[in-house]
Amino acid sequence: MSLLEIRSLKAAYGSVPALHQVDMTVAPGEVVGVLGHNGMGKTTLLRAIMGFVKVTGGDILFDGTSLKGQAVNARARAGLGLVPQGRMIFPTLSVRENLESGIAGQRDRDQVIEEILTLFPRLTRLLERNGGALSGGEQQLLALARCLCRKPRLMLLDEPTEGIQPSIIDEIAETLQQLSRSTDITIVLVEQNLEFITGLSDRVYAISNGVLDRQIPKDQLTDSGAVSAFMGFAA
Ligand SMILES: Nc1ncnc2c1ncn2[C@@H]1O[C@H](COP(=O)(O)OP(=O)(O)OP(=O)(O)O)[C@@H](O)[C@H]1O
Repeated sequence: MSLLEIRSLKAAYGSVPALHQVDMTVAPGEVVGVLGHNGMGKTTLLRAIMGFVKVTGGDILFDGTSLKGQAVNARARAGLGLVPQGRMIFPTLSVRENLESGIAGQRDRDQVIEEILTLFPRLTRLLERNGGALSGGEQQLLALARCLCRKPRLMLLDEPTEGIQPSIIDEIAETLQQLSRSTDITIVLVEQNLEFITGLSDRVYAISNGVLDRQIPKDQLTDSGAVSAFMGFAA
Protein backbone atom coordinates (compact mmCIF):
# COMPACT_ATOMS: atom_id res chain seq x y z
CA MET A 1 0.00 0.00 0.00
CA SER A 2 1.09 3.60 -0.57
CA LEU A 3 2.12 5.69 2.41
CA LEU A 4 1.09 8.84 0.53
CA GLU A 5 -1.47 8.98 -2.22
CA ILE A 6 -2.47 12.24 -3.86
CA ARG A 7 -5.49 12.19 -6.16
CA SER A 8 -6.46 15.02 -8.53
CA LEU A 9 -5.28 17.62 -6.03
CA LYS A 10 -6.08 21.28 -6.52
CA ALA A 11 -4.99 24.16 -4.29
CA ALA A 12 -5.34 27.94 -4.42
CA TYR A 13 -4.27 31.17 -2.75
CA GLY A 14 -7.62 32.93 -2.33
CA SER A 15 -9.17 32.84 -5.76
CA VAL A 16 -5.83 32.27 -7.54
CA PRO A 17 -5.22 28.59 -8.34
CA ALA A 18 -1.67 27.28 -7.78
CA LEU A 19 -2.10 23.52 -8.15
CA HIS A 20 -4.37 22.35 -10.95
CA GLN A 21 -3.88 18.60 -11.03
CA VAL A 22 -1.50 16.60 -8.88
CA ASP A 23 -1.50 12.81 -8.88
CA MET A 24 1.27 10.96 -7.12
CA THR A 25 1.88 7.91 -4.98
CA VAL A 26 4.73 7.24 -2.61
CA ALA A 27 5.46 3.81 -1.14
CA PRO A 28 6.84 3.35 2.39
CA GLY A 29 10.61 3.82 2.47
CA GLU A 30 10.83 5.49 -0.94
CA VAL A 31 12.65 8.72 -1.74
CA VAL A 32 10.55 10.50 -4.34
CA GLY A 33 11.67 13.68 -6.05
CA VAL A 34 9.58 16.46 -7.60
CA LEU A 35 11.51 18.54 -10.09
CA GLY A 36 10.31 21.88 -11.41
CA HIS A 37 11.30 25.44 -12.30
CA ASN A 38 10.61 28.47 -10.09
CA GLY A 39 6.95 29.15 -9.43
CA MET A 40 5.66 25.81 -10.73
CA GLY A 41 4.01 24.81 -7.45
CA LYS A 42 6.63 22.77 -5.58
CA THR A 43 6.37 24.65 -2.28
CA THR A 44 2.58 24.84 -2.58
CA LEU A 45 2.41 21.06 -2.98
CA LEU A 46 4.42 20.38 0.19
CA ARG A 47 2.50 23.03 2.14
CA ALA A 48 -0.81 21.54 0.96
CA ILE A 49 0.28 18.08 2.14
CA MET A 50 1.24 19.54 5.53
CA GLY A 51 -2.03 21.50 5.80
CA PHE A 52 -0.75 25.07 5.44
CA VAL A 53 -2.37 25.72 2.06
CA LYS A 54 -6.07 25.35 1.31
CA VAL A 55 -6.95 22.38 -0.84
CA THR A 56 -9.77 23.16 -3.26
CA GLY A 57 -10.23 19.75 -4.86
CA GLY A 58 -9.08 16.15 -4.83
CA ASP A 59 -7.69 14.32 -1.84
CA ILE A 60 -4.50 13.44 0.05
CA LEU A 61 -4.34 10.08 1.78
CA PHE A 62 -1.67 9.33 4.37
CA ASP A 63 -1.36 5.68 5.31
CA GLY A 64 -4.79 5.11 3.77
CA THR A 65 -6.58 7.89 5.69
CA SER A 66 -7.76 11.13 4.10
CA LEU A 67 -6.14 14.24 5.56
CA LYS A 68 -9.24 16.32 4.74
CA GLY A 69 -10.12 18.60 7.63
CA GLN A 70 -6.99 17.71 9.62
CA ALA A 71 -5.05 20.63 11.10
CA VAL A 72 -1.27 20.92 10.75
CA ASN A 73 -0.55 19.62 14.25
CA ALA A 74 -2.77 16.57 13.71
CA ARG A 75 -0.83 15.82 10.51
CA ALA A 76 2.44 16.22 12.42
CA ARG A 77 1.17 13.79 15.07
CA ALA A 78 0.23 11.34 12.34
CA GLY A 79 3.86 11.36 11.18
CA LEU A 80 4.26 14.14 8.62
CA GLY A 81 7.22 16.51 8.93
CA LEU A 82 8.14 19.51 6.76
CA VAL A 83 11.60 21.05 6.36
CA PRO A 84 10.56 24.39 4.87
CA GLN A 85 12.21 26.41 2.15
CA GLY A 86 14.59 28.93 3.73
CA ARG A 87 15.09 26.53 6.67
CA MET A 88 13.27 28.71 9.24
CA ILE A 89 15.47 27.84 12.17
CA PHE A 90 15.40 30.13 15.24
CA PRO A 91 18.41 32.45 14.81
CA THR A 92 18.63 33.61 18.43
CA LEU A 93 18.34 30.13 19.93
CA SER A 94 21.28 27.75 20.19
CA VAL A 95 21.52 24.66 18.02
CA ARG A 96 20.56 22.57 21.07
CA GLU A 97 17.51 24.78 21.75
CA ASN A 98 16.50 24.61 18.10
CA LEU A 99 16.62 20.82 18.31
CA GLU A 100 14.67 20.82 21.59
CA SER A 101 11.96 22.89 19.92
CA GLY A 102 11.42 20.00 17.53
CA ILE A 103 10.88 17.40 20.23
CA ALA A 104 7.25 16.59 20.90
CA GLY A 105 5.80 15.58 24.27
CA GLN A 106 7.61 14.31 27.30
CA ARG A 107 10.33 12.30 25.59
CA ASP A 108 13.86 12.32 27.01
CA ARG A 109 15.28 15.32 25.19
CA ASP A 110 18.96 14.58 25.69
CA GLN A 111 18.52 11.05 24.45
CA VAL A 112 16.54 12.13 21.37
CA ILE A 113 19.19 14.74 20.53
CA GLU A 114 22.03 12.27 21.03
CA GLU A 115 20.35 9.77 18.72
CA ILE A 116 19.71 12.35 15.99
CA LEU A 117 23.24 13.76 16.22
CA THR A 118 24.78 10.44 15.19
CA LEU A 119 23.64 11.42 11.69
CA PHE A 120 24.90 15.00 12.02
CA PRO A 121 28.47 14.98 13.39
CA ARG A 122 28.99 18.56 12.21
CA LEU A 123 26.17 19.79 14.49
CA THR A 124 27.65 18.07 17.54
CA ARG A 125 30.46 20.61 17.56
CA LEU A 126 28.03 23.49 17.17
CA LEU A 127 25.46 22.63 19.85
CA GLU A 128 25.92 25.79 21.92
CA ARG A 129 26.24 28.18 18.98
CA ASN A 130 23.27 30.35 17.96
CA GLY A 131 21.36 29.19 14.89
CA GLY A 132 21.88 32.59 13.24
CA ALA A 133 25.67 32.20 13.47
CA LEU A 134 25.68 29.03 11.34
CA SER A 135 26.41 28.93 7.62
CA GLY A 136 23.48 28.32 5.27
CA GLY A 137 24.49 24.68 4.87
CA GLU A 138 24.81 24.17 8.62
CA GLN A 139 21.38 25.75 9.08
CA GLN A 140 19.98 23.30 6.54
CA LEU A 141 21.49 20.39 8.47
CA LEU A 142 19.93 21.84 11.64
CA ALA A 143 16.53 22.16 9.95
CA LEU A 144 16.74 18.51 8.87
CA ALA A 145 17.83 17.38 12.34
CA ARG A 146 15.07 19.40 14.03
CA CYS A 147 12.45 17.81 11.80
CA LEU A 148 13.84 14.34 12.58
CA CYS A 149 13.52 15.00 16.34
CA ARG A 150 9.78 14.37 15.91
CA LYS A 151 10.49 11.03 14.28
CA PRO A 152 8.36 11.65 11.19
CA ARG A 153 7.35 8.72 9.00
CA LEU A 154 7.21 10.99 5.95
CA MET A 155 9.62 13.91 5.65
CA LEU A 156 8.82 16.67 3.13
CA LEU A 157 11.92 18.57 2.01
CA ASP A 158 11.59 21.95 0.29
CA GLU A 159 14.65 22.78 -1.83
CA PRO A 160 17.35 21.81 0.67
CA THR A 161 20.15 22.93 -1.67
CA GLU A 162 18.85 26.45 -2.26
CA GLY A 163 21.61 29.01 -1.68
CA ILE A 164 24.05 26.45 -0.24
CA GLN A 165 27.75 25.88 -0.96
CA PRO A 166 28.48 22.81 -3.13
CA SER A 167 30.66 21.16 -0.44
CA ILE A 168 27.79 21.15 2.06
CA ILE A 169 25.31 20.06 -0.62
CA ASP A 170 27.33 16.84 -0.88
CA GLU A 171 27.21 16.43 2.90
CA ILE A 172 23.42 16.96 2.92
CA ALA A 173 23.05 14.35 0.15
CA GLU A 174 25.19 11.85 2.07
CA THR A 175 23.23 12.48 5.29
CA LEU A 176 19.92 11.88 3.51
CA GLN A 177 21.25 8.74 1.83
CA GLN A 178 22.41 7.40 5.16
CA LEU A 179 19.08 8.29 6.77
CA SER A 180 17.15 6.54 4.02
CA ARG A 181 19.35 3.43 4.21
CA SER A 182 19.41 3.15 7.99
CA THR A 183 15.73 3.87 8.82
CA ASP A 184 12.32 3.19 7.28
CA ILE A 185 11.64 6.90 6.71
CA THR A 186 9.90 8.00 3.50
CA ILE A 187 11.02 11.22 1.82
CA VAL A 188 9.41 13.57 -0.69
CA LEU A 189 11.91 16.09 -1.96
CA VAL A 190 11.19 19.11 -4.20
CA GLU A 191 14.14 20.67 -5.99
CA GLN A 192 15.48 22.52 -8.98
CA ASN A 193 18.94 20.96 -8.55
CA LEU A 194 19.02 18.16 -11.11
CA GLU A 195 22.13 16.39 -9.89
CA PHE A 196 20.99 16.40 -6.25
CA ILE A 197 17.48 15.16 -6.95
CA THR A 198 18.45 12.44 -9.39
CA GLY A 199 21.27 11.26 -7.11
CA LEU A 200 18.93 10.76 -4.16
CA SER A 201 15.56 9.78 -5.56
CA ASP A 202 14.16 6.37 -6.41
CA ARG A 203 11.66 8.08 -8.72
CA VAL A 204 11.25 11.64 -9.97
CA TYR A 205 8.05 13.43 -10.97
CA ALA A 206 7.99 16.60 -13.04
CA ILE A 207 5.80 19.55 -12.03
CA SER A 208 4.88 22.27 -14.45
CA ASN A 209 2.37 25.09 -13.93
CA GLY A 210 0.68 23.34 -11.03
CA VAL A 211 0.29 20.06 -12.92
CA LEU A 212 2.11 16.93 -11.74
CA ASP A 213 1.27 13.81 -13.66
CA ARG A 214 4.49 12.80 -15.43
CA GLN A 215 7.41 10.76 -14.17
CA ILE A 216 10.86 10.95 -15.63
CA PRO A 217 11.63 7.44 -16.93
CA LYS A 218 13.89 5.63 -14.47
CA ASP A 219 16.46 4.68 -17.10
CA GLN A 220 16.91 8.38 -17.90
CA LEU A 221 17.49 9.53 -14.30
CA THR A 222 21.25 9.15 -14.52
CA ASP A 223 21.40 11.07 -17.81
CA SER A 224 21.20 14.77 -16.94
CA GLY A 225 20.90 15.71 -20.62
CA ALA A 226 17.84 13.48 -21.02
CA VAL A 227 16.28 14.81 -17.78
CA SER A 228 16.86 18.41 -18.91
CA ALA A 229 15.25 17.66 -22.23
CA PHE A 230 12.30 15.93 -20.52
CA MET A 231 11.77 18.98 -18.31
CA GLY A 232 12.23 21.45 -21.13
CA PHE A 233 15.24 22.94 -19.25
CA ALA A 234 17.59 24.96 -21.42
CA ALA A 235 20.73 22.96 -22.28
N1 LIG B 1 1.26 33.25 -0.56
C1 LIG B 1 0.95 33.26 -1.87
N2 LIG B 1 -0.07 34.04 -2.32
C2 LIG B 1 -0.40 34.06 -3.63
N3 LIG B 1 0.22 33.33 -4.60
C3 LIG B 1 1.23 32.54 -4.20
C4 LIG B 1 1.65 32.47 -2.83
N4 LIG B 1 2.69 31.61 -2.76
C5 LIG B 1 2.92 31.16 -4.02
N5 LIG B 1 2.04 31.72 -4.89
C6 LIG B 1 1.96 31.46 -6.32
O1 LIG B 1 1.69 30.09 -6.53
C7 LIG B 1 2.47 29.59 -7.62
C8 LIG B 1 3.33 28.43 -7.16
O2 LIG B 1 4.31 28.92 -6.22
P1 LIG B 1 5.28 27.97 -5.40
O3 LIG B 1 5.96 28.80 -4.37
O4 LIG B 1 4.54 26.78 -4.95
O5 LIG B 1 6.31 27.52 -6.53
P2 LIG B 1 7.73 26.81 -6.42
O6 LIG B 1 7.75 25.81 -7.53
O7 LIG B 1 7.93 26.31 -5.04
O8 LIG B 1 8.73 27.99 -6.75
P3 LIG B 1 10.16 28.35 -6.12
O9 LIG B 1 11.10 27.35 -6.69
O10 LIG B 1 10.40 29.73 -6.65
O11 LIG B 1 10.05 28.31 -4.64
C9 LIG B 1 3.27 30.77 -8.17
O12 LIG B 1 2.56 31.30 -9.25
C10 LIG B 1 3.29 31.73 -7.01
O13 LIG B 1 3.38 33.07 -7.44
